[in-house]
Amino acid sequence: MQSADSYSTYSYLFLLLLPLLLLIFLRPHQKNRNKAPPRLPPGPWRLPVIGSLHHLINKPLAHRAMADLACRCGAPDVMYLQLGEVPAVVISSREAAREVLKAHDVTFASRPMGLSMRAMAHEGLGIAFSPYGHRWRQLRKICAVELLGAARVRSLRAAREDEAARLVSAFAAAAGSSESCGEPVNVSTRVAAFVADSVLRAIVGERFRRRDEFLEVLDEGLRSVKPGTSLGDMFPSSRLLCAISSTFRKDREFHRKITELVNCAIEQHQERKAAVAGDDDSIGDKDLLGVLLRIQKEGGGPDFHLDNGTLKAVVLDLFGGGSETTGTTLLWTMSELMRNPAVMQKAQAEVQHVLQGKERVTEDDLTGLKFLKLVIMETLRLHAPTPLLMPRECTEQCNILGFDIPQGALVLVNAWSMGRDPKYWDQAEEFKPERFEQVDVDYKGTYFEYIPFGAGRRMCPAIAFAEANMVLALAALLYHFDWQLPSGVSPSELDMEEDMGITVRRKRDLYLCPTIRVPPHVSS
Ligand code: HEM
Repeated sequence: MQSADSYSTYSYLFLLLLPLLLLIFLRPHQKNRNKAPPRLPPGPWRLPVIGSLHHLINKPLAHRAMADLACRCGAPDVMYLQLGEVPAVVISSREAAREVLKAHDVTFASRPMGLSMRAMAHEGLGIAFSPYGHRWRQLRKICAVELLGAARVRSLRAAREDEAARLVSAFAAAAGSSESCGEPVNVSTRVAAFVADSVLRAIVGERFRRRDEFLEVLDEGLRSVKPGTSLGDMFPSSRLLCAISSTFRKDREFHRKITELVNCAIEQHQERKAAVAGDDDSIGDKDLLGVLLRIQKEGGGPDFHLDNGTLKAVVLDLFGGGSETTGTTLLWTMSELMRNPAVMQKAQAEVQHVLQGKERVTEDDLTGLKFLKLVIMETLRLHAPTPLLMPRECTEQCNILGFDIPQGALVLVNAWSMGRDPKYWDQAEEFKPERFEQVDVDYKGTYFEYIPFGAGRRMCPAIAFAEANMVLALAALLYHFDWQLPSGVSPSELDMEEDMGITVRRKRDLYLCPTIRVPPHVSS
């Protein structure tokens, strides 16, 4: 009896405590259930393991493929993709770009350090790949104040003008007379050589003796290196995939070769300095390597030492970042001008008017070339050389226009699709430089529908440097020559196919027939 009683007492107690027990046991579970799952941005359907990769396979022009996907899956602002193991978001509207690059700038101020980025940066991290923080801030300051600021760009003017004159001579040697149109000339190789010489001269202080090799390595690298697209980038936890990734090996090989050339550039600079000035440091500040070596000697900055690995990585950023972007833009500009003869005529008329019979184009003449600058702006709208900017990383979960962006997500901003979005631009696909006369827009990172140089803390620090080279070269080409397409090619048929590597450049070289309009000055 007693035991039956106690049984019923225990049962009674148990029944009484049951709700409490349930509450205790289920609470953590309940808590998880109450927590709303993250509201990811819309995106295309995903498969197990590979996520969204099947939507991008066989679509090498990622900026176009992503714009198309964003449109098809109803993600006009932010799209979610799962690239293997890596969460990624693609930003395609001005509003979303403003949120990422301005309102939450710090959260998105780092670059993802995937497998290929590590391969490209193995000697040490320069400006472009450094994680956001004290080290990057010190490097950026050096870049903005010492290397690429307006005063420094001005101080490199003589070398630029000399290289522009050589570019003109190279075309003049191959040009036809005013009576007969000459043979088609490879504009791509000559423009690439001009930009490389101008940038390398700014860095080394004189023409780099291994310039041809530099151009070869750069060309080969730009065709084969596609950062962020190796299997190892998409499945970072798989050692096997990382080990067998051929893209990774190519990235590494490219990096090895280009680093060897950087070492050679530093040696050449040191030899020259020793020959010209012995130990006199003042000569150093005439070129970018000299500036960097002086800063290294002075110690770097607060809590920061510019060690050799970092110095080389910075030179590499200038080496690689400087030439390809500028050259690509110049070639797209010439291509668009050939496809739009009325615009070419207007730009040439302005150049002829401003230069008025001079023998040589100098930078004194460039301030008056307002329309020419709009031509370059319009080219950058349609052909941003880095159409997805440079990748950013979301360093803590963040809400963008009502969507949760997971921590660690790769963030790509589609500057190319915004540049062509009819929401922002009338006749968006047309090449009409005049549009910038009517709208108050520039590319300094405040008009988020137009950001070929990026925006926010990590935007390109070299706008002045790039502009100086582009405007000078273009003015010289339009002043000294008339340009025709090879016979049988009409403007609308000009090949404009793109090739994606580190930049989006012309797939095939541009061939044009120059005839001399104003004979260039030949120095005795
Ligand atoms: C038409 C010419 C150029 C274009 C369109 C261009 C575009 C860009 C873009 C889109 C970025 C990434 C911005 C972002 O993440 O928001 C960038 C970064 C960078 N660019 Fe340029 N660039 C050009 C020329 C140059 C030149 C001539 C140099 C050097 C001589 C250069 C050096 C750099 C560096 C060092 C960074 C990394 C900045 C950082 O991460 O803090 N760029 N550029």
